[in-house]
Amino acid sequence: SKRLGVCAGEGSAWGSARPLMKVIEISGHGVPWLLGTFYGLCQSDSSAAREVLLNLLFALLLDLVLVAVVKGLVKRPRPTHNKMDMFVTISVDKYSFPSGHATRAALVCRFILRHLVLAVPLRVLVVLWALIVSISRVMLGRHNMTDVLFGLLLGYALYSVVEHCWLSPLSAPALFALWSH
Ligand SMILES: CC(C)=CCC/C(C)=C/CC/C(C)=C/CC/C(C)=C/COP(=O)(O)O
Repeated sequence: SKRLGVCAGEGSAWGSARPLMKVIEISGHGVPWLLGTFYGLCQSDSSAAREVLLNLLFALLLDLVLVAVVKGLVKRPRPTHNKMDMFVTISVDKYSFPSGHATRAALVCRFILRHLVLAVPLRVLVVLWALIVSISRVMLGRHNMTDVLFGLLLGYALYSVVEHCWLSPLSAPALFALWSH
């Protein structure tokens, strides 16, 4: 993993690509996803869109809690070559197992592919985005390969849990009443 950390610092082999990697990092960060989903939920007029967005918000929050619990239990330190200059972190983010970005990328990727009607090129782009976010974690020096691989598996499995516990106006009427205008 250390050898793959080619964007870990400005002086690294691919140091000039670090700013781009950090943009990719923000595209998979929890804050834009949570706030964007919350904003969409508040703005949405259609009940079908509200149902999807409410479940996406639930999935993102569940993911945040699960990753925090596993990080807190495993307590694997981040690679020594990582520079801790990440945008908004919580206390357990000093630990690296599993990668929260990889977990979210796999979860959001499955969610989008299942619930958004997209043309094939866009579907391919969504999968590529998830892969690039995941690979960039190792390139930035934030994670070891195993953190990212486990994160992807966890996010993939978490989507199945979300699908199983799908919130609907029938299963969670009080929650939906909050968002009906
Ligand atoms: C509930 C709503 C609508 C908003 C809450 C917004 C908010 C401030 C959430 C906190 C999100 C947060 C700080 C997530 C941490 C993301 C992060 C840095 C993960 C670490 O990723 P990793 O790949 O390095 O493990």
